[in-house]
Amino acid sequence: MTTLTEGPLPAAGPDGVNPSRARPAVRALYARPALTAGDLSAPLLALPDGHPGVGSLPGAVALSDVRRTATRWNELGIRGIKAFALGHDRDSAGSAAVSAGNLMVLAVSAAKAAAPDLAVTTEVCGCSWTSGGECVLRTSAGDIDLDATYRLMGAMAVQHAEAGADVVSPTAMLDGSVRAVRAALDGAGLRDVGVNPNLAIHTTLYGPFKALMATDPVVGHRRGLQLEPGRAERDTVVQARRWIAEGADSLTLQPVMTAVDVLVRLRADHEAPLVAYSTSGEWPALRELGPEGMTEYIAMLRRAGADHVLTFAAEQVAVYLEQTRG
Ligand SMILES: NCc1[nH]cc(CCC(=O)O)c1CC(=O)O
Ligand SMILES: [Zn+2]
Repeated sequence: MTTLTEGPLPAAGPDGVNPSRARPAVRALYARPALTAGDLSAPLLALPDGHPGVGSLPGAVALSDVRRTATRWNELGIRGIKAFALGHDRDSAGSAAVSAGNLMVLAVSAAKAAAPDLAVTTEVCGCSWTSGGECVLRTSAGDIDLDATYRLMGAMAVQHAEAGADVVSPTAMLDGSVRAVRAALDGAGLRDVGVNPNLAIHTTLYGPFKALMATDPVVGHRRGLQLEPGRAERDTVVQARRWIAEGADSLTLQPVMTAVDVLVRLRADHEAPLVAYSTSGEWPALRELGPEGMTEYIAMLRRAGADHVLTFAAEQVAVYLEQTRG
């Protein structure tokens, strides 16, 4: 008796049958939509009106354009934005981060007013607001001032949530910061606001963001507060466990173009919603690929395990998906 493994391979059918037996109805039966606009969020980099950086990245918009931008994204089916604001009135304590009516608060309220259904996540970090461009606050001796940093992050989270943010995203990778932010939100009665900390790997792929938002530290670098790329596939999993233990509801991995292996490891280790952030330095490469190539890349991130993708390509991909919907 011949079995399939012993004998000659069965001949291909007349139309080269196999990729799932080629009948259109059957292909459609098993196909999964690789990507929809609802899988996407867009970064919103809020700048003061008249700032020369407006338009230098998709989503780098003047405050007076936030409403229009949020409306357009919402109409395209994009589900969320992550809001960052260009810092102003910087000082050593990062005080303007919690000043009434700062650029972040104005941007969040404008986005929410224009598109209440768009989920707004905000960056909670000191680097836009400290004179040294550091994510954390320091004592006069130069050590990280943990209590002051936790207090600042907690106060920022509450202020963003009161302006309408649905989720806040502590970015400094400082142990204890997620717990501090969760406690501050709960203390203010904001229990339904989520905490989505970053898992940030040290990379050159933050370059355009740092240049535009002036978040590069004036002295030194950010290495101690970001994961070392050479160990990222292990350290990210360890850090993710800590964030979840501290009360994180979901996680963001950044960047992803050079960390897809990490994304796969994280997915295998955690059930928490996982956002893949294709950061600013990925954008020039994606722009080269064009809308179809960008869409393939973003679809790959979903297959690799991301529940949601935050990307500067969100608008172009959403437009492409709308145009090619079959
Ligand atoms: N903590 C600040 C921050 N928040 C987001 C990014 C990068 C985002 C991007 O490149 O799109 C950075 C990088 C940094 O300043 O180190
Ligand atoms: Zn920062």
